[in-house]
Amino acid sequence: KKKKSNKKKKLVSIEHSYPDGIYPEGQWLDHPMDSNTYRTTSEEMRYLDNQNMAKWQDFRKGAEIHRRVRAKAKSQIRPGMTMLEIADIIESSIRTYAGNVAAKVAGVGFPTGLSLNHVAAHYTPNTGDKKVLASSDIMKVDIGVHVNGRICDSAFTMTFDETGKYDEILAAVRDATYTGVRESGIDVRLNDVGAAIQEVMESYETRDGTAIKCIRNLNGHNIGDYVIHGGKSVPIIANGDMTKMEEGEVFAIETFGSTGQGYVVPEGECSHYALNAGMDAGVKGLSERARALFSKIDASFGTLPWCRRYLEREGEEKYLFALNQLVRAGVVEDYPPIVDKRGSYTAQFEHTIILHPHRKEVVTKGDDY
Ligand SMILES: O=S(=O)(c1cccs1)N(Cc1ccc(F)cc1)Cc1ncn[nH]1
Ligand SMILES: [Mn+2]
Ligand SMILES: [Mn+2]
Ligand SMILES: [Mn+2]
Repeated sequence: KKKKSNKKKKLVSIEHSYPDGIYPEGQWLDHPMDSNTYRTTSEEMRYLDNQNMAKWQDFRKGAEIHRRVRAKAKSQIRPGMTMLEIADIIESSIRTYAGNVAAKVAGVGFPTGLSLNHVAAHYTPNTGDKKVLASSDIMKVDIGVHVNGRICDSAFTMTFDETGKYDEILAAVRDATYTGVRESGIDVRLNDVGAAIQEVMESYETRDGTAIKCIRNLNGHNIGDYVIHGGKSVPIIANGDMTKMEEGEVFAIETFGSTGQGYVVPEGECSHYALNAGMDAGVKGLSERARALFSKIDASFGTLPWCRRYLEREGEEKYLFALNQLVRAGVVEDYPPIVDKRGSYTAQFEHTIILHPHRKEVVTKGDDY
């Protein structure tokens, strides 16, 4: 009888599974605004879409990596692990599946979000962080994978509590995000997506009767090449923004539920940063150290978001003073952890969708969420 190999499956680049470079498509949905389905059946629109096939293959490759990495994360992450161990499990598997190429070519799309409890987003451990995951924690795992700057931004929420305390907020946020995905489409107004999300989220309450609120100052966003936030924000409440979603745009649809105020403020040590596009001139009057750090960041990441650990991985040391100069000059944007009130807890689900001319593709869709 063949000895059951209990060896963990060796990770290899996913190119081995797709030698022809054709990656699995996401979930296809019709655009909501096209009542007479003129888009869906249009030969011309499908032809148009084929012009960007290399770009869509990059997104689909990133999405397949994302699905495999989050499955591994769910199977390996346990209370008692340090946040640094958890981040390393996720990031080393992204890099391996992406083929261990330079950070700017393919791999980690932005810092691995591991925000806990009342912290809603933008927490990842810095070097020296001793924090340990507890069985009572509710953790937003927000994973970024990019291939040639095409960024897949998708997140889910992990809990370990077995009393069912978090069941309602998890159901509410999953339902709200799916609603946002369904309501999105070409010619849809951002306000209307927000209104639909808000209605669903606020129809839930926890088992002890606490209302579940949308975090009204958090949003989804469009995504550009190497740019995680393309300038359009998708609200999760009705906010009167009549801007429309447009053909060919890529959106991260994310919703956040909270038992707190439903409003977040920046708090604590920052880990997440990104170069602001077009700010090269801003470094002129700065110190030699700041200018050197700017060049290293630009060479390593371009405008992709990064965190202190990735900067250290690229060989930088004793950079903090120069980094703070770049932030003060507006050359580097800081994204500190954003928190609701102490004692509350928050949940998130997020998918990346592509507004093809003929149909909408939920490219990060998996059988998990
Ligand atoms: O909150 S955001 O800054 C934003 C939302 C709307 C307009 S800008 N942000 C973009 C971002 C910023 C820094 C990162 F390292 C990664 C992403 C949303 C987000 N964070 C995580 N996943 N998605
Ligand atoms: Mn995200
Ligand atoms: Mn996002
Ligand atoms: Mn700032």
